[in-house]
Amino acid sequence: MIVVDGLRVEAGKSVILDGVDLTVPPGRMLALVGPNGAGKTTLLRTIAGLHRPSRGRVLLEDRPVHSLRPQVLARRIAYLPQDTALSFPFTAYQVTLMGRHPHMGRFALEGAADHEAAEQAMAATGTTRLADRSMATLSGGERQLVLLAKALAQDAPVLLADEPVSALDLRHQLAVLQLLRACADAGRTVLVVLHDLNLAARYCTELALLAGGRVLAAGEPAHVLTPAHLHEAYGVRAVVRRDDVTDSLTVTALETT
Ligand SMILES: Nc1ncnc2c1ncn2[C@@H]1O[C@H](COP(=O)(O)OP(=O)(O)OP(=O)(O)O)[C@@H](O)[C@H]1O
Repeated sequence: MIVVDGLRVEAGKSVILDGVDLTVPPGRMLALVGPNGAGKTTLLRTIAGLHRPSRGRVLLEDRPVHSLRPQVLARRIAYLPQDTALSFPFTAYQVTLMGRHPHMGRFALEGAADHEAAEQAMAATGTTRLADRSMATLSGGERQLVLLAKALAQDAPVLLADEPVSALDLRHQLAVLQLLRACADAGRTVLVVLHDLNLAARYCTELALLAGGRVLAAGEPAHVLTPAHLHEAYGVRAVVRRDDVTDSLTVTALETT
């Protein structure tokens, strides 16, 4: 269970998040949506313990994340960052196996269970064929999938993913969201930043719409994705309909306002 309580995050003189409250129980998949610069990445990084709030707190099973030792935190929270452009001098398999480090002793080598977890994570993300390739030679989408494999191999009860489908083709977008949804259905807590509101409405149990560092609306897709909220958050005129085939909400943005 993740509880965000009265969170305020500042960087220099700027207030990036203010008064943010959010509760995500196990078994839920919540999408953080909102315009560029709304504070989605900052919120995810703060939940991951990477930013210190100036006010409020983030609780993980009733304990402030900032009070947890890094290795303990890494066993509880897997964080998949947005920026995958870094070139690692490692193979895809080595990077995936790094997801196991929080489970290993300080000077221990990876054991059979760690290799098995890494292999399973690569199979789940369809990256087994890339195992021996250097990360530096992979396409943006392939890198994104390998970093997801690393996060899955970490086998943490909380999974935070920042725009995990931004570089992916249609099939891989669905595959990754199905995989994240399966993680939630299996009891993990999943928070995912998505720009595609239609995918967010289809795969997530709830949404939180951020704008200007605050939560404008949170809850079921039907509560959050209203023309009025979309106008206020994005400055667009939009229509929201239910899709005949998927039975989920779809947003069509018509024009900027
Ligand atoms: N270290 C920093 N110093 C000053 N401003 C910052 C810092 N980090 C982030 N910001 C600002 O905070 C705001 C929120 O940034 P953040 O990356 O969280 O937004 P986002 O919602 O994830 O955006 P995007 O959809 O474009 O990825 C932005 O205006 C950004 O410029």
